[in-house]
Amino acid sequence: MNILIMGTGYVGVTTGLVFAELGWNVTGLDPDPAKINSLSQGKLTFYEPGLDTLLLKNLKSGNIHFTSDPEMAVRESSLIFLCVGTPSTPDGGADLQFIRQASENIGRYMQEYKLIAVKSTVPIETNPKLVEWIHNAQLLPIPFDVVSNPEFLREGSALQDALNPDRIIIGSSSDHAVHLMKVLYEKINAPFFVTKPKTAEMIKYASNGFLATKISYVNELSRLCENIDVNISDVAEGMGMDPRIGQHFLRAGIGYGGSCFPKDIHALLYTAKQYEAELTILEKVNQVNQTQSSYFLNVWERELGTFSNKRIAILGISFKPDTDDLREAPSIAIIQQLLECQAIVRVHDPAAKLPSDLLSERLQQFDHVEDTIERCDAIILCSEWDLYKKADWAQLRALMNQHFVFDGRNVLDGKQLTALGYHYHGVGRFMH
Ligand SMILES: NC(=O)c1ccc[n+]([C@@H]2O[C@H](COP(=O)([O-])OP(=O)(O)OC[C@H]3O[C@@H](n4cnc5c(N)ncnc54)[C@H](O)[C@@H]3O)[C@@H](O)[C@H]2O)c1
Ligand SMILES: O=c1ccn([C@@H]2O[C@H](COP(=O)(O)OP(=O)(O)O[C@H]3O[C@H](CO)[C@@H](O)[C@H](O)[C@H]3O)[C@@H](O)[C@H]2O)c(=O)[nH]1
Repeated sequence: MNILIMGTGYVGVTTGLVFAELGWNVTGLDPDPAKINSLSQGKLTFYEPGLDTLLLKNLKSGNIHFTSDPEMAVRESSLIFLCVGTPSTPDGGADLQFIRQASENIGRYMQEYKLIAVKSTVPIETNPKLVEWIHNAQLLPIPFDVVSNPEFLREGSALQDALNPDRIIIGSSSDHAVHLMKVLYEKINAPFFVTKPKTAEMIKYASNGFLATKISYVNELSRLCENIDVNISDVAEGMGMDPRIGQHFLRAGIGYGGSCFPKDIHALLYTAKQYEAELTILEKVNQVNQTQSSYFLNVWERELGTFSNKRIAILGISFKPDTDDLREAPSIAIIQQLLECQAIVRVHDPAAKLPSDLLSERLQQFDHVEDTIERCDAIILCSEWDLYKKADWAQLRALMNQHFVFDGRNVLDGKQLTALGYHYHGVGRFMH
């Protein structure tokens, strides 16, 4: 089977490389010529650990290639993965324009049976829409199947997640399509869950909604912990020892970001409205997340006195470590609030770059931590890159003006920093 991956972003490139690595013949298609040129030359267009080596290896072996030509790409493939973006519309729904364009290209150019697997996160009942779009674009009534095959990888560990998924969800009522999907995933050791397409679509949103709920739950608790002098990290650790609760996704911080949780929670709330059901818990999850970073920024400002004309270093701007993705990163809201408070903001990140139009005399990005924190009054840690956890905090101290460390991810060793003479304060976690 020749596999076509439509959309060479985070999901498309990872999926394509995993199948190339498993020995399949893979083509990556994207309308963006810059992406195709770069990928064809073995250069990733985003930062993701491990993928660069795999890209070079599979280009060399000929297991993967990239193109902008949908006609050839569709004709030469038998299995097509849709990995195009599904961004938010202004009213919070999911914008299906890229899904529609990709479907119409499939319909227009197909000359024999195709199996189309939807990896993009799409709202309930998108599957029949796709069938209709493909059907309407066809010149001849050639058979095809559309299966829902939602993706659960995380940025920063995309490759490991895609190679070792917890489950493979297949939404389809066609035995033939399910069989083909099982053949394709044969070498991946994960349980299959075969269900209706709309159930598969719902599983994806329900999973992200639940993970976001865990985060907002501890984040809201962290506000109470702040007032009662209890350390939220200890609370989460103790809670997580109960396997019914589990230790994952209980890390309090400045809120969840990224290209998925905020967008998908909005899309699920939008769907609920469409189908006249209320998801009040999820509404609150969203509300807590939208206020979490400003809540703690206000706490930290009271501690510092004022942000006005203070030099503040932001360490880590990506929405999480090991990625350069800035989509919905809490750091951006924090930087904006700091600038509104007339602070001088100095930023560092090992991979992510602030867009140049945001930079100004009051907002600068530096390549080294030492330059970033020079004569600063406070450090705010926004994403927990290893570099910051392993930094020589004793040496860094000498470079600062005042020694406030506000740990937005509760990952630094507060006791050690306090012993070094820093004034440490995390999220619902502080040292006396
Ligand atoms: N990023 C993640 O960690 C992740 C994980 C699981 C699921 N998802 C979902 O997967 C989908 C893709 O996410 P992403 O982060 O990879 O997006 P992305 O924005 O990084 O990449 C999408 C790509 O699709 C391309 N594209 C647009 N129209 C196209 C067309 N007609 N034909 C072919 N390519 C086209 C774009 O040029 C872009 O390169 C989204 O629905 C997202 O919600 C993302
Ligand atoms: O205990 C935690 C765990 C995560 N986060 C934050 O939550 C956000 C999302 O993190 P993570 O889930 O690790 O990364 P994503 O790449 O956004 O992955 C999520 O979104 C993807 C796209 O839908 C799904 O495929 C994944 O399963 C799902 O974990 C980040 O800002 C994290 O800092 C916390 O604040 N506390």
